Amino acid sequence: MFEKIALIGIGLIGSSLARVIRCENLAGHLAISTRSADTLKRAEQLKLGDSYTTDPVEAARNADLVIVSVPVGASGAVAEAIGPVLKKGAILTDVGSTKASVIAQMAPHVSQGVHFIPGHPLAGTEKSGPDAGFPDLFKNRWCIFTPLPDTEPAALERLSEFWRRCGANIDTMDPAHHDMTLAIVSHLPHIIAYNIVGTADDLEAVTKSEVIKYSASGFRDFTRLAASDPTMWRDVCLHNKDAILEMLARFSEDLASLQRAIRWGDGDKLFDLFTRTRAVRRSIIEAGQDIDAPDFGRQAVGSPEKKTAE
Ligand SMILES: NC(=O)C1=CN([C@@H]2O[C@H](COP(=O)(O)OP(=O)(O)OC[C@H]3O[C@@H](n4cnc5c(N)ncnc54)[C@H](O)[C@@H]3O)[C@@H](O)[C@H]2O)C=CC1
Ligand SMILES: O=C(O)C(=O)Cc1ccc(O)cc1
Repeated sequence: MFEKIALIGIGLIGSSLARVIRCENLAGHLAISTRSADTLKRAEQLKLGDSYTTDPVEAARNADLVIVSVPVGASGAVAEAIGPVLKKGAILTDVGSTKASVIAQMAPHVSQGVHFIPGHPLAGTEKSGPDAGFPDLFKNRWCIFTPLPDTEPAALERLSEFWRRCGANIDTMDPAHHDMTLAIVSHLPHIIAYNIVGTADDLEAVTKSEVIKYSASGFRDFTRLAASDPTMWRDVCLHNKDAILEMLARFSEDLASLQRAIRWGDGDKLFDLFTRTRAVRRSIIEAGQDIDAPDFGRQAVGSPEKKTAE
């Protein structure tokens, strides 16, 4: 599809792209660049690309497609470095979990004639680094683009076709809408997981061994999310601050209402909420959406039987 693709950043997402690009034969030449020499060496050992360099400028030079897959807080510095060497007609994209901040950081460094199309594949795991990637990561997952007002439709279609060949389904939206939506469905769940695991860890006397002992239960699902990359999630929190704070405020209000229902023994209120949320999960399964959790969809999701609180 592209004569030369440059991947800047070769962690979970970059290395998954490298693997699917190879499997699907999407590039004549795949140039890999990453900041750390050790990570680059590992990428070379894994034979993820055709050329390897710690200099992003060298990788991006003459590339037809450049994909930036670094923590969102580093995207501005990468764009500043490679901006001047990007060739006319090249597509520059990213995979960052936040979009308004990435656009603000990268757009000023993109010259006329280069197609900058911000993107975000809604696919990942709690793992990081070049060993963590796999070619099927994007299969049947969404890849959302947040095009700028002057994005050329032909360039957007070319990038969409690339992601379709990687297995993804495409959607486009406004960056602010993306950031608000992702704040509730992705960023908050991670923040809640970091918080609950941190709280449990603080209760040292009771937990240290118990966390492990009882981790086969629901708590284990939180520990998976809470094991996600600290640099990546620090950057997500700092770069989607407003939307996350808005969603946290709503969440806290609803939590206070739940707390009140428990305090006052309002069983009907608890039952109604839990019934509504169970239906949400059922509708996701019925829509045929795959979910990361290993046991997702395997449990029987039956109709709740209304019982009065005892
Ligand atoms: N991990 C996930 O589940 C998902 C992550 N994303 C986004 O993808 C991007 C990359 O995430 P992962 O691949 O998971 O991270 P990762 O930690 O596995 O890999 C990050 C890569 O960026 C490089 N890097 C780190 N700091 C850098 C800097 N200052 N300058 C240049 N390169 C630097 C690292 O050497 C590494 O190659 C992030 O923006 C993240 O928000 C998007 C979807 C899912
Ligand atoms: O590991 C999980 O459950 C995830 O939710 C992965 C993920 C993390 C960040 C994203 O921007 C998109 C997907």
